[in-house]
Amino acid sequence: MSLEIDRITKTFDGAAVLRDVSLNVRDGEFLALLGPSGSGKTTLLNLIAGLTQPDGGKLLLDGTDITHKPAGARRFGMVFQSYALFRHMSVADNIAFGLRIMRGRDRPSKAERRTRVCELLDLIEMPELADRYPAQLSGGQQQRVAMARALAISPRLLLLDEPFSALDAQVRRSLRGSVRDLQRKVGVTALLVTHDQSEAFEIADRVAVMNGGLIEQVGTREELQQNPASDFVRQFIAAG
Ligand SMILES: Nc1ncnc2c1ncn2[C@@H]1O[C@H](COP(=O)(O)OP(=O)(O)OP(=O)(O)O)[C@@H](O)[C@H]1O
Repeated sequence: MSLEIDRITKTFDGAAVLRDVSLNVRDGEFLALLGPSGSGKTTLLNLIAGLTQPDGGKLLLDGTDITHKPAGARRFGMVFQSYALFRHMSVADNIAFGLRIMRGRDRPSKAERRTRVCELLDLIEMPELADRYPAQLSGGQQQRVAMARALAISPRLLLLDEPFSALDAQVRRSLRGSVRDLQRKVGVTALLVTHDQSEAFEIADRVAVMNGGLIEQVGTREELQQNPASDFVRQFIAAG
């Protein structure tokens, strides 16, 4: 699925948080939104998720306008800091959650759900941990389960907001590779919010650098390093 963000604006309490943001995310691409605190990254991701409504502009998913589609109807997978695992549910039940709450014809049968959970446990390389509870997992394992939960519904878009921020540096580094591999294997279009430049460059195909509610530049690591489009991008990349 491709996502077109078309001249999105958002104001909070009279302050412009997103100013005419336009960006195209290609089918199957992993794109990172990188920028300092307060630059509008999370607001943009929340808008894409449908958790916040824009004041102006449009969101198009494969050409279809989804700007006002309710969050629950978008079928996006989310791994957000605030979206921790359900502590009272086993790993398998956490992963199956999105499938269990599906409505009508889309809802897989119990047997189908069990098969899907097994596939996902294999995918995150934790086949033996289905019956554990979140408290019995390491932080890195919990994040892999969160990824599996997000992927269970075969999401049309995968949204990740600082998914590694609660983890220590070593675990963060090892998870970057597995998130990237999972996204490739599944082929889902993905967006990652981060303020960590090395994380953005390691995981993403392209990086959108945000500053003050604007996208200053979108490009690969080489493009941003060799041809920064503004002083901000040059300094931000050099400082990272
Ligand atoms: N619900 C809200 N009400 C009022 N202001 C908000 C709200 N959400 C975000 N803001 C403001 O919008 C600006 C952008 O915030 P946002 O969280 O999008 O930035 P960010 O780049 O994700 O930063 P961080 O990396 O610190 O999360 C900030 O100035 C923030 O205070």
